[in-house]
Order: sequence, then structure tokens, then C-alpha cells
Amino acid sequence: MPDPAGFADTIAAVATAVAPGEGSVAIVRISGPEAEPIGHQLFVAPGSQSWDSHRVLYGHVVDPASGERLDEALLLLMRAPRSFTREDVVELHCHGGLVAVQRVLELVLAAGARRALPGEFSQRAFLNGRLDLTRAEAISEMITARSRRAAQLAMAGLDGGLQLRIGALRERLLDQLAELEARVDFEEDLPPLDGAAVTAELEAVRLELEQLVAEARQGELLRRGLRVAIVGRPNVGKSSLLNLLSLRERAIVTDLPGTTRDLLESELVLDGVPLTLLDTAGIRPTSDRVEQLGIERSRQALAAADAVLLLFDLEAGWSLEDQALRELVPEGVVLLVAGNKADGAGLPVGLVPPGDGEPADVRFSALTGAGRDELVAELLRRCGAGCLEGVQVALNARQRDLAAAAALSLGAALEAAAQQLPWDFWTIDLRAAVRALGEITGEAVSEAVLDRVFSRFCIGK
Ligand SMILES: Nc1nc2c(c(=O)[nH]1)N(C=O)[C@@H](CNc1ccc(C(=O)N[C@@H](CCC(=O)O)C(=O)O)cc1)CN2
Ligand SMILES: Nc1nc2c(ncn2[C@@H]2O[C@H](COP(=O)(O)OP(=O)(O)OP(=O)(O)O)[C@@H](O)[C@H]2O)c(=O)[nH]1
Ligand SMILES: [K+]
Ligand SMILES: [Mg+2]
Repeated sequence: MPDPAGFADTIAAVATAVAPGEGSVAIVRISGPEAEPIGHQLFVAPGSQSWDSHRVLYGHVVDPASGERLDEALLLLMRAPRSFTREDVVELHCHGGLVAVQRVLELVLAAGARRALPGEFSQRAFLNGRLDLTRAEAISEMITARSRRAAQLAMAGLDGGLQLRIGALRERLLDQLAELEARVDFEEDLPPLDGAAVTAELEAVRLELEQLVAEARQGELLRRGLRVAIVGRPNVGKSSLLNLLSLRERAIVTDLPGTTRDLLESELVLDGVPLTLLDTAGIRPTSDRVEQLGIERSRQALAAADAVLLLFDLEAGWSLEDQALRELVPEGVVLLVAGNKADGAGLPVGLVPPGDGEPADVRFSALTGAGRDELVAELLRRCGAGCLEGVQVALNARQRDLAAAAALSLGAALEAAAQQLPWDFWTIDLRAAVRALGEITGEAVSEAVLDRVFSRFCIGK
């Protein structure tokens, strides 16, 4: 465990969610050598409450200049090293809201703290040895989780699941590296090395890394969510589908073509996967200026989405216009063609029979909800989010790139082995792989990389 990094300055920030009108309690967090003196300056605790570590004091935040009471609050003192940052920490638990708590923070800043940068508390926790890098990143992921599954994965990371997996792989590589390096230096003095055993071990580690890289995409889906655009001609039922999936009357539905004029977003979770669903203006030639602008946005949404749900009207059948829309969907964007109005309520004959050459991947009815589950399952399956239950740990994008780089280096080391090159040719690539894994856990990581990682955290974390 490293020595405490010994930061001289004291940092402060609002540690709770900053949204208007939300949250009944807000915490101003102060960490560093001045935390306790600042607490004494600004907090008046009546009676004989003593300032012990891990005790809560009751009192008021008072402006020392004017004597004005800013808030009734609780103060929590956690003396170093028994705190999240391993520094002295003082938390002021204030009444929630935005304005009052900002005044308290300003008082703390005036008393000698400086505003914490995004992620700076966690960065100090990391640099003081409280957390490894995978746990620190898991905290950030926990905060931004948009579904229960994403939160579960983050908790697995916080429990050290990723650190253990990556740490164990790194150890195995270090063992092989030690063997090889010893041979580079003292070949004559040592028993002959079993080259086949070394390559088998490297190959096993390489396969595990590739498995982790493959699973990372699914974790990424759970974390970031999918952007899905519902696209189609006017009146095919795009807004009706948005309402069906969001379980509320989010969008206006009428029988007038051209009802939706603007992009409409709805955040939802389907089978544990967070989605941003976009309702778009029906695409058709029009001379209406406002509708034209809306249609332009539909086209942009279609091009920028992870997946496109192309709706058409089963009662009207698949048309050349639908075909033209399908051709707008860029390569690489997941496409699901869904036929709506399968109920056939608008037809005298009832249920719509499949038309000739109709390309529907799924058929459903936004009116009755029939086929809804199949539509969702097929959409998620095509997005690669079909089988997320088995995923236990998930690398984020940074970690995935490093794991992929390590796997690649191991591939190169195995190549050197296959060509029966001398030991030192293997060790160059093996060392690169060890370094990449160390960058995941934070054992071998530059200050610039750390700054980049923690700057993506939210303020106060
Ligand atoms: N009010 C509050 N809630 C919070 C946090 C916080 O900082 N403040 N956390 C922050 O993100 C999380 C909890 N994480 C924490 C981790 C360690 C310590 C801590 O003081 N550890 C000491 C004492 C343990 C003990 O007494 O046994 C230690 O490990 O030495 C505190 C919070 C979530 N909830
Ligand atoms: N029979 C039947 N009618 C439906 C179904 N889904 C939508 N409709 C009707 O189709 C009409 C158009 O629905 P909308 O959801 O407004 O269609 P839209 O694609 O959003 O239309 P624009 O925004 O104008 O492009 C409305 O009268 C709906 O009630 C369905 O599954 N079955
Ligand atoms: K409509
Ligand atoms: Mg609409």
C-alpha cells in the first residue's frame, strides 16, 4: 500500500446530486489538512458535543463574518486515515436544494478550501491507497448506472471483481516473465525451460482476455444504453409505439399524417437495458416548412442511432417509400423492420395477412400491444444485448482497449515462440502485456492517464 500522497491543499464540493428541487439533504464534503479547522470556523455545535472522529454533531452553519445562520445542519468528522480519501474529512449535511447549499459551499471556500475538480476525492482515495483504479472507476459507474443490471455490475467492480480477475491474469504473466527473464540472464545455470508449458500458459491468458473484451461490449450496453430511433412514413404508428413502450402518453397521437414535428426522447429500461427511444417526424415529401425541418431531424436521428426501428403499416403494405427509407439506414446501424397495425382494426376483414415480399422482421400492434414482447426481444438480440445475465464483470472502454492491447501483445509473444526466436524476443511483448494490465488496475499508470480517468467523474465524487 502506498504512503499517503500528502496533499497540502484542502478541497471541497457538494457531494450530493445537484438538481433543482430534488433531494431533502445535501452534503458539502471537505477533505484535506484544513478540513477540521474549517469545520470549527463555520459550525457551531451547542452544548458539550465533542469533536470525535466518526461522530455526528448537531448545530448550525454560521457565517463567521456576520454571525448569520445559514443552515441547521449535521457535521460528520472522519479523521485521517479513517476516511474515504484517507485525509481528514468533514461533511456538512445541510438541508437540500440548490441555493442554500451553494452558500454553505462558498463559505467553506472563503474559509480556505478550494473547489474540488471532478473526481478529485476519488483520485485522492486512489493515490492514498484506499482504492485501486478498477474500484474507483466502478464508483463512477455506480453513480451513472441507468439500470439495475448496470448498478449490479458496478457493485461487482466495487467489490473488487475486476481487480481480482485482471490482477490474477497479470500475476500469471509475471510468473512466466520471471522464468523467461531468468533464462535471458542465466541460461546456463538453470534447468532447461519447458517452452511448451510457457506458451500454453500465455495462450490461456490470451483467451481469457479475449473473453473479457467480448463481454465488455455487453457491459457497455448496460452502462451507456442504446439510442434507438423509431423511423417511418407518416401515420405508421411511431408515436403510438413510443407510448406503448414508455407506458405513458409521452407523444401526441392523431390520425393526421405529420403529427409529430420534432424529435421526442424517452428514457426507459427494457429487460434491464437502458434505452433512449427517439420518436421522429414521419418522412415524406412536403412543402410545409416546419415539417421539412422535422424530417431533416428524423434523417439525422436515423444516421446517429445505435439501432433503427423502421416501422411500416401492415394495412397499407410495404411500399416503395418504405423501401427508400430502409436504404437510408447506414451500414453498421442495427435495423429492425417492424410491421405495425397487425390487429387490422382499420380493415373490414380483420387480421392482416402477410403481404407478398413483405420484409417485416416482426409484426405487432401498437393499439393492442400484441407482438410487443417479440419486438423488444428481437431488437435487443440484434443489438447484442440478448444474453446479459451471464456477464459478471464488465470492462469499460478504457479497460477494454488495454485488455485488447494485452491480448495482442501476447499474440506477438506466441508468434515469437512459434518462430523459435530467442527468449528476449518473447519478453518484449510479454512485458508490454503486463504493463497494459497494470494500467487497468492502476499499478502502472501515468499521472496524465489518471487525470484523464478521474476528470470524467462527476464533481464531488
Ligand atoms: N456521507 C457519506 N456517505 C457515503 C460516502 C461518504 O463519503 N460520505 N461514501 C463515499 O464515497 C460511500 C461510502 N464509502 C466510504 C468508505 C470509507 C469510509 C471510511 O471512513 N472508512 C474508514 C472507517 C472505517 C471504520 O471505521 O471501520 C476506514 O476504512 O478506515 C467512509 C465512506 C457511500 N456513502
Ligand atoms: N389499427 C391500428 N391503428 C393504429 C395502430 N398504431 C397506431 N394506430 C393509429 O394510426 C394513427 C397514427 O398513429 P401515430 O402514432 O400518430 O403515427 P405516427 O407514425 O407517429 O404519425 P406521424 O407522427 O404523423 O408521422 C393513429 O390514428 C393511431 O391511433 C395499430 O397498431 N393498429
Ligand atoms: K399521425
Ligand atoms: Mg408521430
